[in-house]
Amino acid sequence: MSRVSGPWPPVSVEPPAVHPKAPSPGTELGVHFDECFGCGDEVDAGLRLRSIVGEGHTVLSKFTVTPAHQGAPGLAHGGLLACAFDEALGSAVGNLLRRPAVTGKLETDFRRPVPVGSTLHIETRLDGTAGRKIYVSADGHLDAPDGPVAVTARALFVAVGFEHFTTHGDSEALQKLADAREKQRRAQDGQEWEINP
Ligand SMILES: CCCCCCCC/C=C\CCCCCCCC(=O)SCCNC(=O)CCNC(=O)[C@H](O)C(C)(C)COP(=O)(O)OP(=O)(O)OC[C@H]1O[C@@H](n2cnc3c(N)ncnc32)[C@H](O)[C@@H]1OP(=O)(O)O
Repeated sequence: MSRVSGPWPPVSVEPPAVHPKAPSPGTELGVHFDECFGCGDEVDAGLRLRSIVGEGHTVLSKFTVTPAHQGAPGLAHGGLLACAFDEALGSAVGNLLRRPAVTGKLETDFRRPVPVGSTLHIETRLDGTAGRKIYVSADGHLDAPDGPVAVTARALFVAVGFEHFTTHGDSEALQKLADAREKQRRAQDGQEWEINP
């Protein structure tokens, strides 16, 4: 079987419509949900991926492999590496396009082993959109932003309505999350208190 996948994106696309309020290059992107396995602080064995916005519609993410992430002794599990890419790619879609979307397809190429203790530097690009389909790809460099490429990924995210999460997920927890975000947004805007709550 050939290592080379088909053309990317696989269909003709429009340039990504980056949201006018998307965070600017250099902005640190916070945890989107404390209990998220990819970025949350409340998941003991989670990946705790951290991201900042890069230049030219990119997101730069970092993830350090711990013993909790092993497959073979001393080496990262491939499925966990795929998870790190899902998070990094999803963060680029969510933060730059500000459109709710879910992963439809995720393809990973594992090119070099990733040892425990190493840090993967993931650079994600928005490649384009076709209707609800959002194409993104990423390279994961070992131990430095310009280190050897250990893993690459390509994904299709599909834009969904917010009801995707309320219908299929935990709507009460979502409401709490939305309230906390709104409070944070108001605090950032200097309007901590509602006049008419
Ligand atoms: C207001 C926002 C503000 C944001 C602020 C920033 C906050 C931070 C943001 C974010 C950080 C997030 C980081 C998290 C990252 C992790 C993400 C995940 O892991 S998501 C969980 C795993 N994924 C699922 O659970 C999906 C399960 N699948 C589904 O629900 C459906 O299959 C879905 C929605 C993907 C599609 O279903 P349909 O019925 O809505 O639509 P149909 O018509 O089937 O597909 C639409 C188009 O996409 C193509 N498509 C769909 N799946 C495909 C596939 N696997 N391969 C190829 N094409 C596919 C179809 O062929 C169709 O294309 P044609 O429009 O006809 O050209």
